Amino acid sequence: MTRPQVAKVIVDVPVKDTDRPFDYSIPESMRAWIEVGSRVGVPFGHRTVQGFVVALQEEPSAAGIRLKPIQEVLDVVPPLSAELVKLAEWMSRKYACRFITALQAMVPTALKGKAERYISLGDPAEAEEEDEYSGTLVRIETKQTEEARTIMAYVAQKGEVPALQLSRVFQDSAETIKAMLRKGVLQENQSIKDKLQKKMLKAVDLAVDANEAEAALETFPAKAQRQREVLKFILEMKELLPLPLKEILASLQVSAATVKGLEDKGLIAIVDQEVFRDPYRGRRFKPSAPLALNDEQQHAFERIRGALDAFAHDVFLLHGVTGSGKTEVYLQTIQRCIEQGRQAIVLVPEISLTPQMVERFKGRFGDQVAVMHSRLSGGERYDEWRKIREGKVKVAIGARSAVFAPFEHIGLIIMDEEHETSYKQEESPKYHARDVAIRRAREQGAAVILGSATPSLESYYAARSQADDDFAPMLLEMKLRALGNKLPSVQIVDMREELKEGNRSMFSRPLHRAIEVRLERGEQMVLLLNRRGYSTFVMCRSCGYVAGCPECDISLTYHQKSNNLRCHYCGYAAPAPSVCPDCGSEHIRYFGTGTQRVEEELAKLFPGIRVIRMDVDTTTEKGSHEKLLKQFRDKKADVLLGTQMVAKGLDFPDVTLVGVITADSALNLPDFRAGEKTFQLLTQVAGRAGRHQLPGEVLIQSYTPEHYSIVHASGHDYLSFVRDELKHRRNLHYPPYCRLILVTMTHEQLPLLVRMAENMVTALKGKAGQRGWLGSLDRLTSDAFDVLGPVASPIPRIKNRYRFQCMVKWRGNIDAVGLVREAAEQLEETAQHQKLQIAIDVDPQMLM
Ligand SMILES: Nc1ncnc2c1ncn2[C@@H]1O[C@H](COP(=O)(O)OP(=O)(O)OP(=O)(O)O)[C@@H](O)[C@H]1O
Ligand SMILES: [Zn+2]
Ligand SMILES: [Zn+2]
Repeated sequence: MTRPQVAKVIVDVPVKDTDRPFDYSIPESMRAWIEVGSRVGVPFGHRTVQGFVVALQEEPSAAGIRLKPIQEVLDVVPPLSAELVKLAEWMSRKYACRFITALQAMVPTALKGKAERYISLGDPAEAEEEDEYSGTLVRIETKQTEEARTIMAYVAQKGEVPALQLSRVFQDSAETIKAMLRKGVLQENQSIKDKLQKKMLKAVDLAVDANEAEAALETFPAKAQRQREVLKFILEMKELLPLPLKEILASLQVSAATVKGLEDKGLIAIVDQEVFRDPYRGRRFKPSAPLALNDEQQHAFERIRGALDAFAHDVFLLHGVTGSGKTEVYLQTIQRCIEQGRQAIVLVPEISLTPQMVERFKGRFGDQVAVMHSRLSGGERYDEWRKIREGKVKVAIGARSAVFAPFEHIGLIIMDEEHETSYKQEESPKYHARDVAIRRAREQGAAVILGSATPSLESYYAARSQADDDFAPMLLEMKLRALGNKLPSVQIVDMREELKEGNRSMFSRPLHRAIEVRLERGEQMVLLLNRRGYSTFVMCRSCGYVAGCPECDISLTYHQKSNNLRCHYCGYAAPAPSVCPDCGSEHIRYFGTGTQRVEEELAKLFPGIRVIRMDVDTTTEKGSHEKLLKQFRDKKADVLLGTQMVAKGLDFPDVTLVGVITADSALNLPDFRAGEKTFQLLTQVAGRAGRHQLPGEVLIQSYTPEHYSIVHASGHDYLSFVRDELKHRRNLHYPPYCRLILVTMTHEQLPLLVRMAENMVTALKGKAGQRGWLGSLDRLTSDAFDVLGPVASPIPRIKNRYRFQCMVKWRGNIDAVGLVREAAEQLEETAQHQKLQIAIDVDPQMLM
């Protein structure tokens, strides 16, 4: 067999001219190891850089060319498959990003560094399993060849062999080693260092009981203020003890010596805490059997099963009201997919936010499920990824990037809560997991389910109009709740009236009363603070001074735990002032309705009320989210208070009241989706009430109760909302009536930036004109292209760089992305020495 001699490699060098494959020759000794998707080290200029093989060629393109040779192969088993490489290429075109950036996005972080990996003998139990495709005992056969026995003996004797060493020693046995790894006879591990060290972590616990520690707080000398702060913090977090030491150091920005000082005083103990590699190991999940489907579920299930059985690439939009039992439909279709010998990917908005979801899948499919959790350590994530690649699991659940799960026979991709904006990545590659899922499914002949109680307008419109060849999902509706109960009644409370009547509290009288009633009855409540658009900033009440970041045009956010001010964009931090830096007044304080303030207010109004607060501050630690939810489920609290994260996917039987503190805080953001997001959030949170036996009640407090988003959310009326919202979108030329490309340009010098931004717009219009695309969007013709701007971005300066943007609106069968990319590259060429940066965001979700 002749093996390819030339590899086309995409190198990891961040210069524009490198965004194309370079040819390298493959040394004889490496030929068996290199495949499309291999990661290699290649000479580039005067150094060695990393790259990915994206194609192989028998011989050099032209005779007589001397190619530089590949220097090393970095993995025994290529981290990417040919299918993923192709997908990355598609992404780079679709999202105008570099090919290498798209490739890197698919590889687990653990594989990116130079960390060495080791090979040891696989778990014998796993290695004996039957191969399900051929039905034979392939793994055992593999063991029986002479070659395999020699390799096993070698590995057994050494215990663990560096992967690359093994590949050098058994240079000619590439196929066998790769087969042995696939079959689990051998296994690849992260570095030994990772395995040994990651297991222990320093954590802090109280050494005395909490009362004693409280008492000690009083007696701290003035010079031990930092220690006092630390102890106070530990006491505040006592439910979560032991706390990782690192986290205390990071949140309070204190030194380890400070914490050590407390240990010397005998108040706390620094202990070694074990960290599990498999975060779910040892956890038992209640096994669940398939439920008998109701009519609506059955209908949806049958349609999807039909697609699976036909191996058809069909996309379904499963629009089911909150509590309609979408999850059960997912579970049973996955079951079908597994029976076919295929694999399934389940995407959820942010895995750490839905521990209940993980439980449902683990309960049904047990060890066949891999969880790709953003809070896992690099090593843990690598373990899960490897289980997928090696076919040890059949289902992968994870957030956005799980769409790249390295399965080879995908039958089904499910995207739950498909309307969530977190499916769009905000850094390059700025991809949307929905588009990538559909593309991948198409290539593999897999079905796709997009599920939501509040589908994004784009998806819903595409399903209704069936106008787009690439994206025309079939609509499946579930209008009733699975357990037969009604959607909760929703009441809107006009907060302006409350103010007129002299109620200045953040709780209206109806909400106040409703909380009282629940406390009397011993029922549970969820309170939502819509914090989008809010921040806790510091303002002087005497002169109006607002503390802002010196490098970004944005106000600083107050962090109570560390009593400092921080910039969300650049990380700048400063101590919170006690007097106004402008006028010297002492009336300077932090503003904004943070969850902490709601918590304080609750404690004041309802003495003895038990509140679990869930927000970014209380959920930084791994597993804390899960812990808090469990406490709530175990009835350790009356109220679950939180931001957006309490709105999604939770299913608690005894929640009978949902209160929204302020519904409209996000309506005024400069974002054409503000109405849609508000509607979705309110509908989702209202869906948390009365899901089981007890009826639910929802109170929404608002300063603009007549807004259609709020009115329709209160009526659970998705269709009316869509009708009104589509009218707006059509009038203002926004998606789904056109598509957007946001081009943001940044530079340190404002006048130069403005000139460049103007050049950009001129170039875009010129190019579009030449192609005959330029036309008003008003005419609802198929092809249209228009450019708005340039204007200063909503955040006009970040890290001392000014920001200008222009917005392309387009429609039809034209390569708008290619045109924008072309214009940007030309401008960058002329402006390279001037340090202009251009970011292209295709189908942007954030317009800031
Ligand atoms: N066929 C069924 N028979 C009995 N109970 C069911 C059935 N289907 C679903 N359920 C139950 O109904 C409840 C709601 O289902 P589920 O949480 O899946 O709804 P959902 O559509 O995902 O809602 P949301 O969008 O609010 O997350 C769950 O407690 C679930 O166990
Ligand atoms: Zn002042
Ligand atoms: Zn800043």
